[in-house]
Amino acid sequence: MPTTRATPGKRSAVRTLLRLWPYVRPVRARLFTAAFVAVLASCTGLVIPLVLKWMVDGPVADRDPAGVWLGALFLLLLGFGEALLFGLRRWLVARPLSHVEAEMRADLYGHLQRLPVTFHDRWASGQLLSRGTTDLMLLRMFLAFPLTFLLVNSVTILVGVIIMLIQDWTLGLVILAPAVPVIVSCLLFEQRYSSVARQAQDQVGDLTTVVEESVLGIRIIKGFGRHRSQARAFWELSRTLRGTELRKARLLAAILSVIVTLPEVAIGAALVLGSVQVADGELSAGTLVAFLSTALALRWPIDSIGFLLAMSQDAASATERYFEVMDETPEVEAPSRGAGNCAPSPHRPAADNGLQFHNVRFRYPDAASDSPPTLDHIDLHIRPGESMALVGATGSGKTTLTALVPRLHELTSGRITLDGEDITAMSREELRSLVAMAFEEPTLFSASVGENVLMGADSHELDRALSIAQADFAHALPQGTDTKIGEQGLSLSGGQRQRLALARAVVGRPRFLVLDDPLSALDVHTEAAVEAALRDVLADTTALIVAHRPSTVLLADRVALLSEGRITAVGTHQELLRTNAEYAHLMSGSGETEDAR
Ligand SMILES: Nc1ncnc2c1ncn2[C@@H]1O[C@H](COP(=O)(O)OP(=O)(O)OP(=O)(O)O)[C@@H](O)[C@H]1O
Repeated sequence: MPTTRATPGKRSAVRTLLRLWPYVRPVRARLFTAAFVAVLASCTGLVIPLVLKWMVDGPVADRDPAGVWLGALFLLLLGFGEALLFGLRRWLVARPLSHVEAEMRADLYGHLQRLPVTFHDRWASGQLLSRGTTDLMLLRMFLAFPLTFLLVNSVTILVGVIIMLIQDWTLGLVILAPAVPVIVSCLLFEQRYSSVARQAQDQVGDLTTVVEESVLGIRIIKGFGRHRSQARAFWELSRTLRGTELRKARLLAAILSVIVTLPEVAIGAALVLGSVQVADGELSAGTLVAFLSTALALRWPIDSIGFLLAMSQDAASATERYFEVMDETPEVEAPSRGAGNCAPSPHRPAADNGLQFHNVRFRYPDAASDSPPTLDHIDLHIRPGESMALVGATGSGKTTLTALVPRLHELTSGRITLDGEDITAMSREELRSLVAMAFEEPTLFSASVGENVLMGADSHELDRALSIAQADFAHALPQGTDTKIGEQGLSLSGGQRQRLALARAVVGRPRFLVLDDPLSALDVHTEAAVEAALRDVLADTTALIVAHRPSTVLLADRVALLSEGRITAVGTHQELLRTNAEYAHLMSGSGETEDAR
């Protein structure tokens, strides 16, 4: 399964994180207020050493108990105010940030729905899942904590340093001495950590893919006794991820050791120097107490910088991964016909000339550029009300051809028209209302049988559709058509799932029907019953039906033979049987296993 990897090269974390602004903009007032409140809280903490200085040089030196109590009361009030302000900050950010996360997740989901099938072919599902879950959680945590505290701690450190320089500039310079090595170490850390953070998030995506595949493919894994090899694959990935997380931890430990050790050494040096100055009478004991208390108050803001930078880098990688998906171009939507009216326009039967392929060529976007196109020179006309069977060896391009009609893929060149109207000129909604489809591999959702069949259509149509598809078994389920079916419809048999998917295709009485071998899992009797019922539907529907068996071919008025991506013959079943050796060979049954490519 392909995965999406970090694009090599340097990225600016700030520039990447700035892309979050459109989401943060609506809650900016609360965020700025929260940041201001946090700065206020932090600076309140810095007043404490000044009160201490006043106490030591004043009431303590003068042996004035009333002054000491007053100072203690001040300290209590300051501590209480600081705690209250930090609590207020938390309250201010909690609600708006969960809103930002929900908005981003909704946008990602909406965008994924609009991205073309080729995008989903290319991207591993785990990579998309991890972007929509863990990455967005990282972003919420970044906005709640590091974003504010990088600012708050910078202001606190600046104010604290100014206070210390004012107290005693020589001691202040001693404290400032480690600033240069700390800043250089932080820059180096940022560079190294950013690529490891990205690697770890990609590996989480890979791991999610393996878990998802293991759960969805549990029958195959158990049936083929592959649980050991699957567990090995999982273990390998999880070991790689563990290695990457350990590298992150090592980098963090290295920066923390620099960030914690150098300032501690500087505080120690200032303590020795300050004590000498107090002994020499050049400095008051209160000033030294205030100086050291301020330095100690700055310990947490400085120590936390390592974590905050690491979390910011994690968030920058998460933002980058999020926008990699959001920057993908969605399917091109035809301009809406009526201004502001997105309802499907009434179908125009004026031209009324069925489904036509005009010199269609198609190459998968991810196919090698020198490889021949999957489909070429396709000229096919299915008249109104006619049903055309599409026959061809495996790999000849039948599924690809049918997928072009509902625009699951975009043509490389040529045109497809429905009653004379180019499908690219229609809105997706209009196209979906005209064309219904059923595939050989039926996909059902974790919803009721009725919801799976109706998919938004009028509920009055349900019984008729179930009856055409010979899916009346649905009425005998425990809660009838309200019975919930498991994820992917796995609690139903293959044939039952196919019949529900067929019922879904015919439920809206579509004008155009595209069926990709939808009866393959049915026994001959059920198939005959479905075909008899389908014949009535097909009488006024223009249909393209991929068929492998003569019984399905007989449903159709005419047959088109697809050979190596080209239509090589069109005629009735009998005509082609007589005149075309390849067709006769395919219909004899022996050709079904042959690969045309
Ligand atoms: N997403 C894809 N990207 C690149 N090539 C693809 C993709 N899907 C299918 N193909 C290739 O296109 C060719 C036609 O495939 P297609 O599924 O349309 O054949 P088919 O006639 O429906 O086969 P079958 O009868 O086995 O279902 C094959 O060579 C296949 O490998």
